[in-house]
Amino acid sequence: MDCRAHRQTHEQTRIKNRGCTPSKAFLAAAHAAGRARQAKALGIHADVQVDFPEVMKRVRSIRDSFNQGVQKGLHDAGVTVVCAEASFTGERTVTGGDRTVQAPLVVINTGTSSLIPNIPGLADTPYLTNRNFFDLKELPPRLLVIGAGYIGLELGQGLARLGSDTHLIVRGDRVLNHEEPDVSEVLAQALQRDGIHLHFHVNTEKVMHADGIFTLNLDNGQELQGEALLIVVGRKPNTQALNVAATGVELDEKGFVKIDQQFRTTCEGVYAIGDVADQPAFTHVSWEDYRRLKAILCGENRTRSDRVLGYAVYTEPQVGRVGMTIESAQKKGINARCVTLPMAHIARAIEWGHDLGFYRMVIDNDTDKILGATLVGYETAELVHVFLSLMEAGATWQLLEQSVHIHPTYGEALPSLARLLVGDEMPSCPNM
Ligand SMILES: Cc1cc2nc3c(=O)[nH]c(=O)nc-3n(C[C@H](O)[C@H](O)[C@H](O)COP(=O)(O)OP(=O)(O)OC[C@H]3O[C@@H](n4cnc5c(N)ncnc54)[C@H](O)[C@@H]3O)c2cc1C
Ligand SMILES: NC(=O)c1ccc[n+]([C@@H]2O[C@H](COP(=O)([O-])OP(=O)(O)OC[C@H]3O[C@@H](n4cnc5c(N)ncnc54)[C@H](O)[C@@H]3O)[C@@H](O)[C@H]2O)c1
Repeated sequence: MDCRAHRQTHEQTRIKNRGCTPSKAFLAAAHAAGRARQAKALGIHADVQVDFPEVMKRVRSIRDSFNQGVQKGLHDAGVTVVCAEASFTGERTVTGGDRTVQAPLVVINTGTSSLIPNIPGLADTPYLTNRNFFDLKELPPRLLVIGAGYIGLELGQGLARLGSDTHLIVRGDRVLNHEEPDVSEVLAQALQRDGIHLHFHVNTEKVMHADGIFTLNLDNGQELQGEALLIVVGRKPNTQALNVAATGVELDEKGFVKIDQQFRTTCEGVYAIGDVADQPAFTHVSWEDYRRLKAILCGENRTRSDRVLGYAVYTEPQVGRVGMTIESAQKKGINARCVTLPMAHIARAIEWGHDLGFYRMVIDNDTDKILGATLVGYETAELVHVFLSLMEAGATWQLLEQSVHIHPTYGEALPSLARLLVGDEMPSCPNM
């Protein structure tokens, strides 16, 4: 039996997806509104009317149709789905609701949930997380967001583009602090263009909620108010309810399930995959963990590390990332260097009026192999796959340098980026 699919669908029959699918359907509407407004730079003046209930109805209907598709697939495959919170009650023995199952093979794949900061007053308020965000029926006129990582930026920019007056509370000195500093700078500029207020170097000291209004007291003396408060300060593993000690599974100091290179936990026959095992927290990683574990269990010699992983942030502009940054490569002692091509040197970007962003590639000077890429710009979540495939194939940067890409495209800028390594000048548009 496919244990992973069994568990995941059991939850989905009871609750809804709260991550990629609804957020990306939601952002489709938000970015349509944002692009329509930004078209004024092209001489197009659109009067944008947002029907928020209709936007969210569509989001929920896409989410429901995805859920139904998964449920049908499991039903057709003869999988029994148990809708209950599961916990271990013995070695490789799981109890959920009124069912107890003992199996030679158990896969833990329980993901993460929102981390809730310990801010006085917060716990008693109807704040939003990704759990209830997609159930919103009305557009909050004012939105307060605590946390400026992946979720804060995507959902914060999304609601701002749909019309909420949005404040982003940033603890440190930059948004998206897991990325390179110039990525953060571009994103901050983009968010400000959308009218988002960024508050850097601040902490929230107190939260109050009265008459439908949240009031935040910041440690710089400022007070902010809004009809909605979104808490997005990171994730914690869903291991509290699991009682993994009953099966001899160890957790790390943050509560994630400890695994080895083959997804084995500390209990024989029990494996863990996805976010709960502290794998990079992305859906494609969780799915690939599952495929990989299946291959390992069928006797293939695979590990959880022998793969190139990419990801994207679906703000506008997007961030498409794969492999190492120059900093991470140098920290590993690799003789690495990087080249960067700003948007202003890309003909397609000028034609389309996209001025924010850059393309960057990191290479190994000793082997000429491509080590990583950071692409910030229009739909770079798509374009970054060029690097992903080159890296998966173990290609050198010269292969990209010699490639002839179609003019005028964003893709055409990738060989131009590689040609910076042979001393070519920055392309001066429009003659790339
Ligand atoms: C708002 C948001 C947007 C995101 N956008 C993207 C994106 O665009 N692209 C991307 O790649 N990733 C995205 N992610 C991350 C992605 O959703 C996760 O990395 C991915 O879902 C992890 O998959 P998983 O299988 O490990 O766990 P999950 O998808 O979290 O599934 C775990 C399931 O186990 C259930 N569960 C937990 N405990 C128990 C228990 N004791 N018994 C039974 N069931 C239990 C949970 O309820 C849940 O249904 C996003 C996340 C969020 C929150
Ligand atoms: N496009 C995607 O693939 C996508 C989208 C959303 C989420 N995700 C996944 O979900 C994970 C979780 O996302 P996230 O945004 O919750 O976490 P995150 O770690 O990306 O961001 C959390 C941010 O909150 C800040 N923070 C922490 N405590 C704070 C506090 N008390 N006050 C103010 N700020 C505080 C952190 O410094 C950080 O910048 C991501 O790591 C990512 O892997 C992926």
